[in-house]
Amino acid sequence: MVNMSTAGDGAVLQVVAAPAENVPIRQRITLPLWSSNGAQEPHLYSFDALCDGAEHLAVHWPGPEDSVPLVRMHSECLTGDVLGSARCDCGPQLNEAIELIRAQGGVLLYLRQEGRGIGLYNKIDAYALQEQGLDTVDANLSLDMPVDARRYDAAAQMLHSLGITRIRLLTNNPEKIAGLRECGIEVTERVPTTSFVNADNFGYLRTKVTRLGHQLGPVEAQE
Ligand SMILES: Nc1nc2c(ncn2[C@@H]2O[C@H](COP(=O)(O)OP(=O)(O)OP(=O)(O)O)[C@@H](O)[C@H]2O)c(=O)[nH]1
Ligand SMILES: [Zn+2]
Repeated sequence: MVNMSTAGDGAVLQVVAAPAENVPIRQRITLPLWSSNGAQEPHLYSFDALCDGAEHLAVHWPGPEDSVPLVRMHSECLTGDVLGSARCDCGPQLNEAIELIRAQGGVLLYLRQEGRGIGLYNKIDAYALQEQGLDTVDANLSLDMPVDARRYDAAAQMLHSLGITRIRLLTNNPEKIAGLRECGIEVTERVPTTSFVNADNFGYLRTKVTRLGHQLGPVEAQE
């Protein structure tokens, strides 16, 4: 969106982020989970024509009418989410998010942004460079990739489509909050995720704090 405003005697062009609009919901199904144990089963949503063209998913556990829904925007990490890799904290963060959202009501947005948006094979290339001593930031830069290629406008579209514009966000990454707010989502509270530290991901988590501005609790080396 481009706004024209005048300052002094000249016209000033101001580029502001457009509030994300809703898109059509393509399908809504109920998803029984192995871990549900008789608890409420969530609804799984797909969407038509999200602005970044990706096939993101929303998983919704309805909560009390008067509560602000808890939302997790989880960036895809096949190695962590599926294989249980200990090089990062994604797997336990995803499990924690599902438990909390199921208990409190809210939405898991599973965003297809593997490798902070550079893709799976590029992430594995970056891992190989990290085995040679580069940190997660310099590894991306050595591959001529952006440090973080993610955007959150499609996530905002999904929330708008579900009629949810006021949320509590489960994250340690301030950029996610800023990205949603630019697209018209009111984030009333940041809910921190647990710091899942181990011997293999210690350096990665420390770099997230020192170079990427993430707000983790103390990252202590683990034996
Ligand atoms: N390029 C790259 N991506 C990585 C690396 N390790 C994890 N990822 C990806 O990073 C994404 C998760 O980002 P993180 O920086 O761990 O956390 P975040 O999502 O920004 O923040 P939180 O909401 O606090 O979890 C996932 O898409 C992972 O696949 C790495 O070394 N290099
Ligand atoms: Zn991961």
